[in-house]
Amino acid sequence: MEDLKSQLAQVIRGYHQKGWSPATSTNYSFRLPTNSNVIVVSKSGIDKSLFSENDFMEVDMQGNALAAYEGIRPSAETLIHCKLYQLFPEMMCIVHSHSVYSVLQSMKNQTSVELSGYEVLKGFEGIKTHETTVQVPIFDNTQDMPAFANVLEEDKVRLTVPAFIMRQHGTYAWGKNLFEAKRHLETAEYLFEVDWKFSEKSV
Ligand SMILES: CSCCC(=O)C(=O)COP(=O)(O)O
Ligand SMILES: [Zn+2]
Repeated sequence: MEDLKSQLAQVIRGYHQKGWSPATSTNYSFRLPTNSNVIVVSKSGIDKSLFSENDFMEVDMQGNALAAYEGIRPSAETLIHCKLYQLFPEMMCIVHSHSVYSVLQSMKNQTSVELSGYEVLKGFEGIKTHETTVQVPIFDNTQDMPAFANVLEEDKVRLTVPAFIMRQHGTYAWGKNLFEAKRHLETAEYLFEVDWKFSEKSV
């Protein structure tokens, strides 16, 4: 587990360098390989440029802390992680970004981002050719995490790729391990950026 913490912490610091986690934003988690009912999630309010293996804590599948951590809370968005693990039981790792292009894409007054023809679509598990179209769903942002978790459950059918956008907020992506979750987030973010820049040029 210490290895996983340290690998994910390194990824988090790298994402901060990319500008994906300004102002303490974003959160991350993985499930214990030895007990998948235990979620190791980032603590709330941590500066991601300094994130270390000590900045995680353990919660159960309902988001309750498994030990007394005085004055320290799990991520405010922990219930999103809990719901995704519940909806996709094989998934073991979740990553989140607050990237500029995710937010820009979400402001088009659409309920999904349509991505078509890009080679990097193959970064999403199961996609074997660029000759395809995917819809990355956009859900309205809210501070009401139980309500948002319900939306995810009700709209599970829209989660056809392992990523979604929270409007004017950021991207969530997940995978069977850190490598896959990372690949999915990077796939989504790259595609949001290239698609946004192409649309800008063609208007
Ligand atoms: C200034 S960040 C606002 C909250 C947020 O969207 C986020 O990703 C970070 O919340 P956390 O409680 O995980 O620090
Ligand atoms: Zn967030």
